[in-house]
Parts: sequence; C-alpha cells; structure tokens
Amino acid sequence: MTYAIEVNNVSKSFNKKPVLSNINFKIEAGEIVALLGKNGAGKTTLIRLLNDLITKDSGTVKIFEQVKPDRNLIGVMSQNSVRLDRVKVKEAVNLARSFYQNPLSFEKLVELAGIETLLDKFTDKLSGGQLKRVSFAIVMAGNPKLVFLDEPTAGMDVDARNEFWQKINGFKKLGITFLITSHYPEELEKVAGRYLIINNHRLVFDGSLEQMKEQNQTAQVKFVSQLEKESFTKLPALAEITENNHHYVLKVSNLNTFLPSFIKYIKQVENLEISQSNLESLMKKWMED
Ligand SMILES: Nc1ncnc2c1ncn2[C@@H]1O[C@H](COP(=O)(O)OP(=O)(O)OP(=O)(O)O)[C@@H](O)[C@H]1O
Repeated sequence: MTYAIEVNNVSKSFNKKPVLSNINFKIEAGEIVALLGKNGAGKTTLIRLLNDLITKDSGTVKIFEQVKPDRNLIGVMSQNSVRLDRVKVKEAVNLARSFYQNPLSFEKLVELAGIETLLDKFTDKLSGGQLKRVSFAIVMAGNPKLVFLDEPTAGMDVDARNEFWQKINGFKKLGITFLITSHYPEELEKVAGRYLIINNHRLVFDGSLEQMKEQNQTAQVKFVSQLEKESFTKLPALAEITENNHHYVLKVSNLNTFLPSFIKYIKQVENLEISQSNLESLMKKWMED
C-alpha cells in the first residue's frame, strides 16, 4: 500500500492556543479527500504542516513515505493567488512549467484548467474566479502526484465551479491524490470519496459520506394524520415533533430505528414525505461547538 500522506499524532499550537491536537490519518495514493471545518478550524494550518512550511509541535508526517517532502511531487493551490504585474497568462503558465524537469505540456494545462480564452490577458487584470483557474494550471504545471487545493472555487460563479469539479473528477483515473478544502460541501460530494472534519482542534470525523449518514441519520418525516400527537411522541429516535391542524413534522435522529415502529401507523397517515439530511446539514452537526 502506498500512502501519499501519513499523519501520526500531529499537534500544533499558536501562542499556546491549540489549533490541531493529536491528528491521525492516512491517505492512499489516488484518493480524493475533502478537508472540512469552519473558519479558523485549522485546515490551512494542516496543509502548511504537511508541506513542511511551518513546524509542528509534535508528531510525524510522511509524504510518499518521506519525512522531507519531495517538492517535485506536490502542487499547492493556496487561498491567496499571486498576481504578477504585466505578465500574461500564457507567460505565467510557461514560467511555472520551466521550473520542472517533466512538466505537463502547455496545451494539456490549458485544457485542464479551462483557460483557453484567458491566455493573452494580463494576470493582474483577471477576475477572482479566472485567477483561480490560472492558479490551478500553475499548480498542475509540474505534473504533481499530490495536490493540495485550499478553497479552489472561492470567487468562481456556479458554472465555473461545476466545470472545475468535473475537471477534478477527470483526474481520478490518473491516480493523482487530492486534499481539498472548500466552504461548499455540497460540491465536494461530486468528487470526494472521503471526508476529514476538524472541529475544536481535533479530527472528529474520517470516513465516507455513507458512513457519515450512518452515524448521523437525521431525517424529517412529514405527514397528515387524524391520530393524536401522543400516538407519535413515544416513537424511538424521535428528536422533535410539531403538529398544526393534523399536519405533522417529525425530526428523527436515526431513520433505521424510527421506521419499524412508525410503520404500524402507516394506514392512518397520508401525504407522507421523508427527507434525509443533505451533506451540508450533516456537516453542521459535526462542526457544532
Ligand atoms: N501564523 C499564525 N500565527 C498565529 N495564529 C495563527 C497563525 N496561522 C493560523 N493561526 C490561527 O490558527 C487558527 C487556524 O487557522 P487556519 O487558517 O488554519 O484555519 P482554516 O480552517 O484554514 O480557516 P478558514 O476556513 O477561515 O480558511 C486560527 O485561529 C488562526 O487565527
């Protein structure tokens, strides 16, 4: 098994305030992993630690089995994209390629990042979303095997974001490993096979979306019934019940536990609607204080 990233008991504090405490995880080569947490949770700090850009207080990190990461294997797209004065996009991309022995071809990078129409623009004249796409081309220039994307779609409009995630999906078959942070968890569903969530300086979740749902099966059950409210209040896994003129809304903490007991009322229930929590609301639960 080749691991792109191995993190063992890593901790980091700033001014005696813990930002990351005893973080442990391994990411296999080729995985696309989402790193989530609210503002200030420590996502960027973790990415900087993994890139050896800041020192950790304790623990060990290995990137492709090396304690000192080989920069040729890594691409990093940070939150702050750099604008170069009076440099055209095509020049910036070629400049980035010139740093590497085996860069991706210019044409491939242009296609990957979707920057065909931007090549003759000056980088200091690009919009925020356009600059993100150019930054992506620059990050991929050296044909990296491990790519860190810190909020890559910030500033992009909806179409550009969708297109961007489609492109990332295209990398799955190339075996490139991605660790991606984003404040749009519903978009990450399209690409990420695994989610890491940091909250209160700890890794509170590490698993797939299915596992997240299993551990956190919140759902809303709506229906109309002539039965009294008391018929439903003792149902297992019921978190909340509201009733208005026989219209019921039940919040349920675990649908698998709830349904077998609820089913006995099914003949006295009309207009039944069951909706499971979406990714965003599931995440919120993991990010509560
Ligand atoms: N160099 C530093 N010196 C002092 N404190 C720092 C430093 N870098 C980060 N911090 C603090 O560490 C915490 C985590 O910051 P970090 O940037 O890693 O969070 P984040 O999860 O990336 O947030 P966001 O989603 O807002 O980008 C914050 O409280 C931040 O103020």
